[in-house]
Formats: sequence, structure tokens, C-alpha cells
Amino acid sequence: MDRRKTAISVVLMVAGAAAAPGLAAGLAWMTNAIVAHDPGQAALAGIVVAVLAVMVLTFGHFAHLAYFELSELAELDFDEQLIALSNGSVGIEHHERAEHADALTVLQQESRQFRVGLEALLNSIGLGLAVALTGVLLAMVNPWLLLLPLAAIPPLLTGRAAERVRDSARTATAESTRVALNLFHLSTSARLAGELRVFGLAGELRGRHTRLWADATRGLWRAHLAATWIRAAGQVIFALAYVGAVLLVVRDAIAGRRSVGEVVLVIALAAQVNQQVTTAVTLLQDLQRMSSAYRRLAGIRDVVAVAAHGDESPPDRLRDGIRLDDVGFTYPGTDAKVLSDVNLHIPAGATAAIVGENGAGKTTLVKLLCGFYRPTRGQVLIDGVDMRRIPIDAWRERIAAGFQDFVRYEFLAGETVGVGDLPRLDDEPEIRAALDRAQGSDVLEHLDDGLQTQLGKSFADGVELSGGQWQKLALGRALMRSSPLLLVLDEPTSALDPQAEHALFERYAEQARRVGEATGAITLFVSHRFSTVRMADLIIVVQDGRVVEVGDHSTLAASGGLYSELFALQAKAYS
Ligand SMILES: Nc1ncnc2c1ncn2[C@@H]1O[C@H](COP(=O)(O)OP(=O)(O)OP(=O)(O)O)[C@@H](O)[C@H]1O
Repeated sequence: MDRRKTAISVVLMVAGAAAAPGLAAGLAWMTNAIVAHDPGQAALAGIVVAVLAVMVLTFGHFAHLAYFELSELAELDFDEQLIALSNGSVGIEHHERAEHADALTVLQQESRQFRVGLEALLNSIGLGLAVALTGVLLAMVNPWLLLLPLAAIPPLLTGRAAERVRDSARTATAESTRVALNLFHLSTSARLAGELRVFGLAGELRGRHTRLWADATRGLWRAHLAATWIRAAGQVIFALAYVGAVLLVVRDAIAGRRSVGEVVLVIALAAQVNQQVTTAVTLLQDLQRMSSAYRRLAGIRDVVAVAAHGDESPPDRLRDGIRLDDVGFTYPGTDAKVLSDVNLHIPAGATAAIVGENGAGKTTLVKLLCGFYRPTRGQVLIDGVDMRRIPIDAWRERIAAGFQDFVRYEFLAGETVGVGDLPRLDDEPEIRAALDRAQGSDVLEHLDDGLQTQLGKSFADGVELSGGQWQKLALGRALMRSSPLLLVLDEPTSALDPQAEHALFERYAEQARRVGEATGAITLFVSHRFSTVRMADLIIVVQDGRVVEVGDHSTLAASGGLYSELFALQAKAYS
């Protein structure tokens, strides 16, 4: 930040604000000189008035130019804090809470408020000086006139009350706004355009979007209306005081106790007090909005800042493996038990597959192992140590993961893979090796600049990939870390055809077993394809949130249980 620019802006603003009461005094001087038929004094006063008028009219704008950069930085800083807080938590539980989502929505909308609030803070310095000068000049004419600024208190109070009304309306309408924004995103995303056309959903989504905005707007409009009445009541009180002040001086002037210049001075100053009050109310609102935005930010920070406590380090290598001891789980804000009575041992070095029907709880199990959520019952033991005792950041450094709903990072192709292990972001040989392990090297053949190709439609020359190609890069990213204790693959190959998935896992499982023998690393994958699942050392069958069968393919296939049923169904479908 440029300190010189900030200093210049403060000086310009203070000078511009102080010039306003000076202008009133200059007008009084000029009027008296004219009444006294003194052309020299009148001309001099005229020049002073003109200069002050120019200062009043222009300095504020120049000051704004200078502190523009400062406001930009404030807004940027706010956005960065919001991004950091959105991703800075240990788990992701708070993302499920409606009040957290509401606070985030309001904050996203209020981002500009930090710029405005900062400008308000700077402007209040100038305003404070102008109010002080105005007070001194008024007191010089008649100390009773000092009561005039007191009449400014009711509008200030009503202004605050009005802003509170508007703020609670913003919170109350946050959900509608959030859902409407989501619909807007759905309706304008290029990726989803095809599906919307096929189902002819554009009109339906637009209709829902319009209804939600209308709901939100109605709520906000009612609050604005109430706020306007509240504010007007305060302004009326001030207007009465203004009329009283002018009458007081006019009466004195008629009685010959005041000069015409003093009448002009009081009229001009009283008008300025009115304006100062209006400005103060606006500034106060801006400051109030900024402070409530900061309060919300602090609230989010509290929710997010669940300390990454724990006094145990993750083991260098797994010896026993991972155990789930009587684990149960319910998503925050819901009542339904998604996992119950899960008792499971995944031995060190194993390649394990989780199978089960849609909604059985497979991904939830994976999320608990990644530490996104804590079990609501029981414990997850890593080599006998309760996972709660291992700082989650340290645990995450030792896991790697590929998810079905992976992220399409619009980076250079190499970086898209390299972010899987940030210290090796640009390590081309490692990136190529990871892609090779993911059997994704063929993606590079379609890219003119290989790993240096810019991906993504946000860039004019960015290359768009197919779903399967994006997924291969995501899988490469999951395989970037060289020595994770746990590699989780939650349907990361769903966009590949079954043969390709089978080939990939066959090769991968072999490597995983070799690495697993050396480091005890566990590979855990979720797949609906039994041709892949059958390769696992251990198959975990989940049904309605419970682990109902555990074993290898041949044992489970022969047992006549759920696994053999599902396996037979799929085998029949393919034959
Ligand atoms: N964030 C969430 N909040 C509340 N409930 C959830 C959440 N995510 C999943 N659920 C519920 O938990 C249950 C298990 O979901 P989960 O995603 O673990 O199933 P899954 O076995 O991985 O299914 P699929 O094969 O369809 O991916 C489902 O009933 C689902 O509705």
C-alpha cells in the first residue's frame, strides 16, 4: 500500500471538509462588506469564497482518487479472508449448517461494504473536523445555537434503528438469495447447458429463480419501507430545530443585535449541520454494515477455528492398520443415522474395496477416514491411536484421495496434476510418473503444449477436456503423493469404461501391494464395478449404514449374502 497516497488523501479530505464551514464564514464576511459598501473587502471576501467553494466541490473527489487503491486493497483483503475461512477449517461440518451458509451468503453480497466502510472511516475524520468548526462558529453567534447539533441525535438513532431493520431482513432473506444464486449458476454454466436443453429446463429454472428473487426482494422492500419511515421521523425532529435556529437569529437581526452577515452565516451553517447529519447517518450506516460484516466474519472464524488439536503424530508406517470401533455417524443438522455399529479392521498394506447400493454410506465412511467429519459415536483408530488425538492437518499430509466429484482446476495441465503434492507442483518427471500410474499419459498426447497446456474455458486459448480426460488428470493428482498411509479412491474412475477401469486397477493394485508391504499403506476404493472390486484383498459390504459382510471375493461370492447377490446381478447384466 502506498502510504504517501493515503496521507495525501487524508489531507485533501480534511481540507475539503474544513473548507465548508469556512465558506459560510466567508459568505458572512462578504455580506457584511457589501452592506458596509466596502468594495475592496467585498472583492477579497469574494475571492476567498470562490477558492473555498472550489475546495469544497473538488477536494473530496481528488481524495477519493487517492484512497481508491486503499479501498481496493480492503475489498481484496476481505475476499481473501473469506476464501481462507471457507477452506480453513479442520473438518467440513460447518458447511452443512444453514446459519453458516446464510452468513457466507450475506458476506459474499457484502464484500463491497468493506470498501465503502473504509471510505466512510476516512470521511468521518473530515466530517468530525467540519462539525467542530461549525460548532465553534455557531457558538460565536449565539451559544444556544450549539443545541442545533443535539437535534442531530434523533436522526442518528433512527438511522441506526433503520439499518438494524435492514440488516435482519438481509439475514432473513439469505436463504432465498443463496438458492436463487445457485439456480442462476446452474442456468448460466456452460457445462450444464446440454442437460438443461435436453430436459427443456431453462424456463423452469428461470421461473424458480424469479420466484426466489421476488421473495427476497419483497422481504427486503418491506424492510426498506419500514427503515425509510423510521429515518424520516428522526429527520423531522431535526428540521424543526433548524427552523427554530434560523428564527432565533432573524429575530435578533430585526432587533438590531445581529448583522446581516451573521444571519447569512447561521443560515449557511444550519444547512451544513443538516448535511453533516445526513452524511453522519450514512457514514454511520456504512460503518455499522462494515462492523456487522466483520462480526459475521468473526462468527465464521469461531465456527471454523476448531483447533486442529492432538498430541500424536501419524505413524511413519502402518503396522496394525485402521480400525473402526463401534462407529456411528449422523450428519450435522440432521437426525438420520447414516452409519451405525461399524466395527472394522483394515489391515496395514491392504487394498480394500467398499461396495454397497446407492446411499448405503460408502462415501460417508470415506469422509470419516479423511477426517472431514468426526464420528458421532465410537472411534477410528490409526495403528491403535484414536484419530482425534492426531492433528488432522498432520493426518491429511499422509493421505491422498481421488473423488468422484473431483475439481476441474483450470491451471496448466501439469499443475492440475502437480497440486496433488504442492511441494512438487512443477516437478515434471514426478507428474509424468503419477499420470502414468493413473494410466492418464494419453491425455497429454492431445495437448499441443503437453504439461504446459492451459486448461479450461475461462481462458480464451484454454483447452477444454472431456469428462474422462479431466478424471484421468484428477486420478493422476490423487497419485502424486509418494508415501501416503491411506489412499482413498471414491469412484474416481466412473467416467472411464469398465475395461479401462479394470486395467487401471489391476496395474495399480499390484503396485499398491508392493508399496503397502514396505510402508503398510492402505488403498481404499469405492466402486460399483465388481470386475474392479473383486481384485481387492478385502471387500467391505455396506448396507443401510452398517457393514454387513467383510472378506475377499471368493469367500463373499460363495457365502450367498448381499455381495454374492449384487455380484450375480451385475454378472448377469454383462453376460
Ligand atoms: N452432507 C450430507 N448431509 C446429510 N445427509 C447426507 C449428506 N451426504 C450424504 N447424506 C446421506 O447419507 C446417506 C449415505 O450417503 P453416502 O454418500 O455415504 O452414500 P454412498 O453409499 O456413497 O452412495 P452412492 O453410491 O450413491 O455414492 C444418504 O442417505 C445420504 O442422503
